[in-house]
Amino acid sequence: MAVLHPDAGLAARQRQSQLTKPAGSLGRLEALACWLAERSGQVCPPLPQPGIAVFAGDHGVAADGVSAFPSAVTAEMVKNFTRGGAAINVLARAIAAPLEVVDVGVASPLPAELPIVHARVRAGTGNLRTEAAMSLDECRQALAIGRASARRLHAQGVTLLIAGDMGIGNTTASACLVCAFTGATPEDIVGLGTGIDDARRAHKVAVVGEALARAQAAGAHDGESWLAQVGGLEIAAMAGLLLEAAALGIPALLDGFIATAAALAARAIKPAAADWWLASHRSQEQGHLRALAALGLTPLIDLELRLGEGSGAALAVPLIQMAVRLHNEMATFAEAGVSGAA
Ligand SMILES: O=C(O)c1ccc[n+]([C@@H]2O[C@H](COP(=O)([O-])O)[C@@H](O)[C@H]2O)c1
Ligand SMILES: Cc1cc2nc[nH]c2cc1C
Repeated sequence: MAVLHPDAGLAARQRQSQLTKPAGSLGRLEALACWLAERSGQVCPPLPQPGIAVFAGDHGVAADGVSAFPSAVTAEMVKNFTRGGAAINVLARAIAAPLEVVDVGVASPLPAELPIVHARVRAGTGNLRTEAAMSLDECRQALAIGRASARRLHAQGVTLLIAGDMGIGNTTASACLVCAFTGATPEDIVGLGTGIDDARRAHKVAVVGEALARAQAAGAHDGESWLAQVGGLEIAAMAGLLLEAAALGIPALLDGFIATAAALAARAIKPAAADWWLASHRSQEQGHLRALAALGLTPLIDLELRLGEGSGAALAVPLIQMAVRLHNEMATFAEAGVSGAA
């Protein structure tokens, strides 16, 4: 696990107090720059360079009618990612972020020549309502796939990692994980995902309740066993990316509800890793704020998104870069000859 640099954090806070603005007037951007200073070990941290891995996986529970869309959309969207037509492609181009797409567990066949990382552990999870989503060994494989993505992006010069997700049914798996790691009830956490109606949501609440009872009886007790019982292959890969970010000593930016569920699982596996994660946005998914609060995180923005793919995190990157540039490039009172507070 990479170490923090409290000395650089302290010096950054001192620098903030000397910049030509009333103390605190740049609000959370000030703390954000100091947070990055504490992690980079530099009072003026380098501009974060984002990189994105989108992990795709299918969910056996989708057969229970918990999503507004069929499982086939997962593979169809993977193809869309390779053609550059999805929201995350547009955003990745706009923030100049390398983007890799990883098949961790899509159910439908994908052509071998498709320019993605072919790392399918199995063709979709088991139905988490009635059986383990995956075995412990498959869960560990998926974690390792996410770690490998983090290392590949880091080797390309990336210093701010984003894990995106694509998986029809994955808000059901994520709701299970959030309940397991926070103690909240399914009624508190389950949301509308891709846009289900209230009747389907009531059914989804019941499915999550059944899954949690089954997993508990099956002995789920820690990060890996909960992930294996009620998680998803792409969610485990996202958790792996988050753990590797901390090991590499580079921050990771959480996207929405699925990324936050992955973060709760990753923290259960390695608590100190959570020091390296930031929340980007508040998703519309009902339980998201509660999941973030359990991690002690407050989102930077709320644009009423509910897309996934890493889209909310990508949108927050320019804000983070502005926080760093303000911190690094503003003049101090002494440099500018401006009088301090009376
Ligand atoms: O990131 C979020 O907060 C988010 C909220 C709702 C839906 N999604 C996306 O929608 C899909 C899951 O929705 P569902 O209804 O199939 O569970 C999956 O591909 C996610 O990326 C993502
Ligand atoms: C079209 C579509 C695109 C997505 N991107 C992430 N989740 C998604 C779900 C659907 C249905």
